[in-house]
Amino acid sequence: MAKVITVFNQKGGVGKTTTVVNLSAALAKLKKKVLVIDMDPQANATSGLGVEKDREKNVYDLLTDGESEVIIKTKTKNLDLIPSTSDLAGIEIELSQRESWQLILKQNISNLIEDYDYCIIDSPPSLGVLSMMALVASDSILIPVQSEYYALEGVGQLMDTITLVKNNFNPNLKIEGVVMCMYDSRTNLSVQVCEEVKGFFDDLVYKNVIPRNVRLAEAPSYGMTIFEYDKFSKGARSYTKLAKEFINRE
Ligand SMILES: Nc1ncnc2c1ncn2[C@@H]1O[C@H](COP(=O)(O)OP(=O)(O)OP(=O)(O)O)[C@@H](O)[C@H]1O
Ligand SMILES: [Mg+2]
Repeated sequence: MAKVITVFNQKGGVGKTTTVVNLSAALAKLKKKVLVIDMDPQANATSGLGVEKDREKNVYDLLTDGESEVIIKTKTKNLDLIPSTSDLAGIEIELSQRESWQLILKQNISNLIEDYDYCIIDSPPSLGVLSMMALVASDSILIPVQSEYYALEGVGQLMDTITLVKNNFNPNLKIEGVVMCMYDSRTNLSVQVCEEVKGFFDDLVYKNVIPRNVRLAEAPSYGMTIFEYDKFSKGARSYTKLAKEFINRE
């Protein structure tokens, strides 16, 4: 049975999707079987993995009808995807009418994830219905933090959400780890922000940080992971190191 991990931070643009795509690809390269679920109507993880969004069967059908034929293979061996669609944006109203909607994702993936080592969920930058379902379905949450001013803004709210999910639906939800993204070792700011984040999350913060690297920003526009786009880049190396640290922590 796969370990389910949601990559979450309700702040936008901090590196969630970049981490979902490239950490998953790095784990797949290390011979782990990985399923990515794209729970964001922006569908950036879907397109970043080279899959067109709005495919006929997608995460919307999984959530609304329990459709099980939703998994597709990506170009990367050992890495599969449940793609997203912009229709997902309207699902909140539809599902929130249902009883126990919080459990829908957990219930509908339980038979699909058996053969995987990890199921990694990308989430939208909000604390809505989609993120809630993802957290309820998860064993743990991986928090990317951007190495910028206000990095910890909203973390209080994030911790409150984790407590809410634990108290009501998922008592075993853990914080898997905190990853510093877009880190620039040449600036004092990145170093300071990292210290501040360690002050809050202590040794949950991964030792391996993800540097700001233009190749990581370019790869998604070609529908490629960093390993397809430029496997010798700093970005590729950093996600491989993070994947090894991630595996070793367990
Ligand atoms: N390490 C990095 N180096 C350079 N650019 C990066 C890096 N990580 C992410 N980016 C770029 O920063 C932007 C935001 O990253 P990303 O889409 O991963 O964030 P997000 O948290 O998923 O955003 P959203 O909240 O909108 O879903 C993207 O343009 C991405 O290519
Ligand atoms: Mg994203």
